[in-house]
Amino acid sequence: MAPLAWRLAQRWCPSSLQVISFPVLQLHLNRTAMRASQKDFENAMNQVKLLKKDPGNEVKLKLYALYKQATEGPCNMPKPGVFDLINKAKWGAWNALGSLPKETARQNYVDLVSSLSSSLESSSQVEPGTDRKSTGYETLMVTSEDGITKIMLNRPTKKNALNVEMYHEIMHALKAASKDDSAITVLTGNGDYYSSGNDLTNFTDIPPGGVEEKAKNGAILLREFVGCFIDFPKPLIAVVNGPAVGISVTLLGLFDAVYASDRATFHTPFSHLGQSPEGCSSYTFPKIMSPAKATEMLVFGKKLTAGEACAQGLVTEVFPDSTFQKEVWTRLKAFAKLPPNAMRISKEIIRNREKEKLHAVNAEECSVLQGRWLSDECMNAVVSFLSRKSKL
Ligand SMILES: CCCCCCCCCCC/C=C/C(=O)SCCNC(=O)CCNC(=O)[C@H](O)C(C)(C)COP(=O)(O)OP(=O)(O)OC[C@H]1O[C@@H](n2cnc3c(N)ncnc32)[C@H](O)[C@@H]1OP(=O)(O)O
Repeated sequence: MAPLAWRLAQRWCPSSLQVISFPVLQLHLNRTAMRASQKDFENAMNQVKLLKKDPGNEVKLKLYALYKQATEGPCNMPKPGVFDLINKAKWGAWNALGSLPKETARQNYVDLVSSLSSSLESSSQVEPGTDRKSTGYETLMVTSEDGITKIMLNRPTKKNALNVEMYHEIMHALKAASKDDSAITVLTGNGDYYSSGNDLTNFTDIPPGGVEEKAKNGAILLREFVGCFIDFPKPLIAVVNGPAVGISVTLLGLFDAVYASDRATFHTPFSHLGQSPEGCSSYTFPKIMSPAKATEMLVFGKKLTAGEACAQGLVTEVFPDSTFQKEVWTRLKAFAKLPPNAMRISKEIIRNREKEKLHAVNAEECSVLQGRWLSDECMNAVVSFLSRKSKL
């Protein structure tokens, strides 16, 4: 078993800064023993952890060397062996500082970090000890607080329809959430809708390769997108704040819990759109709610109320809209305090034996949809929506 400090270092420090992660941690652990004059030094080290961009190995070596010199004085370690390249580079950088006084090394470290912070973009939204907010997303708001990473669909004026950028951003946010410190991850919507499903304007931008190429790329994107939900390792919870349509409904079968406002509705109008089910719903829905009930939704496009979706097992619990946010977040905060590894392992044991099957279903659904997107039935439905002749 690795020493506790090292395991903590691996967990707390950005991987891009691994070269310097261990000394940074050591200083954290020794914090209480530091003199007030070291406050700037400590702040500088916190600042290093907030750098969004990797400053490069040369700078990381300089930081490492200055840190060692500032805290331990001149290098008196034996030179690492010729094949131990990383430690040899670190040793070389430290050794090159010769007899530089500790105070000067500390000052140089602070100056170097300060110059990096102004030249490299730093994640200024991350304030130590407070919530982390992730900007840089065009279509999402991602926050991390109280052990919960919240991914909020953020195109309220379009009823949170999923455009191509949003598919990519959700995948990115899920991958980040799977590796962050949070215990659980939540998907929700901003505004009055949870999501109106696939953005139908996704069908309009036809590449030089024509509609066939568009459909092929769409199927590849969809398969990868749904795959991220199948493989997500932590408890994944949907907070369905309003109506949900299409893919935002089908994916719910891959969530670990679904909490809904009584204002929410669940609608999968695939036949109306000349399309077919995705999100593994052709497999999960019949299992969750019986084949006949799944057929009503997925084939005949029956829209369910939140109460009906709960009775069918698709929704875990329904709350009055007036108290929805308060009640749900209170509950989620309590869940997020549970031991994260136990939750992760329990999810794994519930879900893992289905994973292979789900990936196979996903692949088949995407392949069928690829054909559907080229059909007249689908084209006509999309044209109809875009020309505003009909709404669902
Ligand atoms: C070859 C293709 C490659 C694609 C790339 C990959 C795709 C993967 C695809 C996965 C398969 C997914 C399938 C589905 O999700 S099917 C479901 C699709 N969704 C719909 O059909 C809903 C359509 N929208 C509506 O029926 C209504 O808008 C709605 C009932 C949701 C709300 O009606 P309301 O009257 O309250 O509000 P508005 O219609 O005025 O909407 C406000 C604005 O939002 C725009 N909007 C809403 N939903 C969508 C949407 N799904 N796509 C695009 N735009 C949407 C609406 O147009 C309004 O915009 P404007 O204010 O600019 O007019």
